[in-house]
Amino acid sequence: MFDTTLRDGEQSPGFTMNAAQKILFAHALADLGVDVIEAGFPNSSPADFNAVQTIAREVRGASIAALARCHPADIEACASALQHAAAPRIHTFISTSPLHRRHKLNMSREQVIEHAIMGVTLARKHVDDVEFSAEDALRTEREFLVDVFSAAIEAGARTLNVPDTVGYTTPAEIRALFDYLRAHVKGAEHVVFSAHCHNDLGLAVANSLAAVEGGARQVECTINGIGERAGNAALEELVMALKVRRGYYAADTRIDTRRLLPTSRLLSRITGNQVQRNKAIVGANAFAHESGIHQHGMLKHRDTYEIMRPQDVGWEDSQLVLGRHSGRAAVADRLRHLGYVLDDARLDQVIAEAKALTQTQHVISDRDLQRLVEGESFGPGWRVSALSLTDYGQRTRAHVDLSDPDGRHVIHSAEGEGPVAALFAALSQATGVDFVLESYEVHSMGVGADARGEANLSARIDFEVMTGQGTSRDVLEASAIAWLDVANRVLRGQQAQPRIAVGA
Ligand SMILES: CC(=O)SCCNC(=O)CCNC(=O)[C@H](O)C(C)(C)COP(=O)(O)OP(=O)(O)OC[C@H]1O[C@@H](n2cnc3c(N)ncnc32)[C@H](O)[C@@H]1OP(=O)(O)O
Ligand SMILES: CC(C)C(=O)C(=O)O
Ligand SMILES: [Mg+2]
Repeated sequence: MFDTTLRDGEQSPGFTMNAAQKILFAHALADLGVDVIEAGFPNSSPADFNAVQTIAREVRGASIAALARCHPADIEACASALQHAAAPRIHTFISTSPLHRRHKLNMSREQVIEHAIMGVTLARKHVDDVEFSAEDALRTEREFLVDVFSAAIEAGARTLNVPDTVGYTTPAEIRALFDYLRAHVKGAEHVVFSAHCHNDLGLAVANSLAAVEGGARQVECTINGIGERAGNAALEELVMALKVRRGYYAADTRIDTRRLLPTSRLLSRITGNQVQRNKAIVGANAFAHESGIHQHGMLKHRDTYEIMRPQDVGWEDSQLVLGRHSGRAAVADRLRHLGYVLDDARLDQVIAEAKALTQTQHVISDRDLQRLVEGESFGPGWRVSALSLTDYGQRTRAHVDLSDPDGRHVIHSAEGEGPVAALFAALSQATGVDFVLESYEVHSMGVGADARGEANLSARIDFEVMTGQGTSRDVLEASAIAWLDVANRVLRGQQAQPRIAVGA
């Protein structure tokens, strides 16, 4: 597993990291058990040089690679930055496709080969472990690729990387290319072939796995699939595909899969980019089930709807979320866990009331169920009457005017770094409710001046994830409504609750 989160991932818009963040994440990658960490492109900036240098000095347990064009200054910068690495690798590349040769490099085939030989030879003067990449390999003439790779091996490359730079290939095509290269490149038996797939057509993981079938023994990938444009192959997906389908692929990794979720979360925190709910392995829904038929199956035997154990990738457990699509089996099971054994008629009634509740909230919590069974009413909760913000340079003060569940006015103000932090601090202090946000997103609904803002946030309280939603013309008011949506449910007495026990 060659991880390029800190190079291909970091070079894409919205994912830039400072040196301290890169170093922190490099340690996390080593703990995860990747074989190679591509730490950066030292000649691109002094900051990247320093980050690569510190990672090379500090991080052990993985080879540390740095990227260079087939250009002496780039290669010298790599050598210098990697000087203190226990296992340094210089990764040098040049484009080989006719498009790139003509329009980007303005080089003939012969000149590309000369540059490749120069780059690899110079890199080998500094380190033993040299990787050569043929950029845009999947749009390169096959016989020319054979010539370039054969020359790179002769010059001393140990790893030959075949990048699908623009995410253009298909699984069958890349597999056939790997078969062809391994059969025709001179010295192929002495090197490791590597795949580096981009996700422009959503095929990066499928193509990388097909390359493994074609004999690739290194895959280049990133945590959460970040990378240029639509990203690179996602490490967590590749690793789990190889593990779950171990009998099918003749390959495995030494990744500590239980660290996949924490590593993904660390990257989200560092870069400020959450993964989407339905992201494989690490998305919030990856092991969550709401629909009745699936919940019924899970309760009978978890393999009916899960192909891996959530604990194996770092989750605490699966989640059976009660909502509009849930059925009798899941509600009855949850009630049993809460200590209620209801006769059929009463169960039907509670299910009907729970479904009615989903017209105003997405998820039915244990506390909601308890209140339905015990016949308590759902009060109005806290409401926003007015809010305003005052900026003081870096800090903002939020003033909130709320009505409490008994209809009394509560006025409060608090400071924070920016309007959202100040607003949430004021709401927390006014209501006495505190929780850590897992995600917070604001979207525009509709277009133009009439558009309304919709805020969605989720908070984890003990093992329960609560989601809140608010809409308003004013996105901050929408955010306040969403925050109070969660707070009202917390205040209705939702506390730590047992996770659902699912079938064996
Ligand atoms: C597919 C990939 O992910 S490739 C890696 C992408 N990563 C980066 O680009 C890292 C950040 N880049 C940078 O900081 C800068 O682009 C630098 C320092 C690398 C180069 O900066 P500059 O010298 O200003 O060049 P600029 O970026 O404008 O153009 C790239 C030059 O490299 C040449 N080049 C591109 N790839 C290669 C290569 N593999 N080998 C040799 N030359 C190359 C181009 O032809 C162009 O040359 P020209 O200036 O003579 O026309
Ligand atoms: C530098 C190479 C390996 C690359 O990132 C690509 O071609 O996508
Ligand atoms: Mg790339």
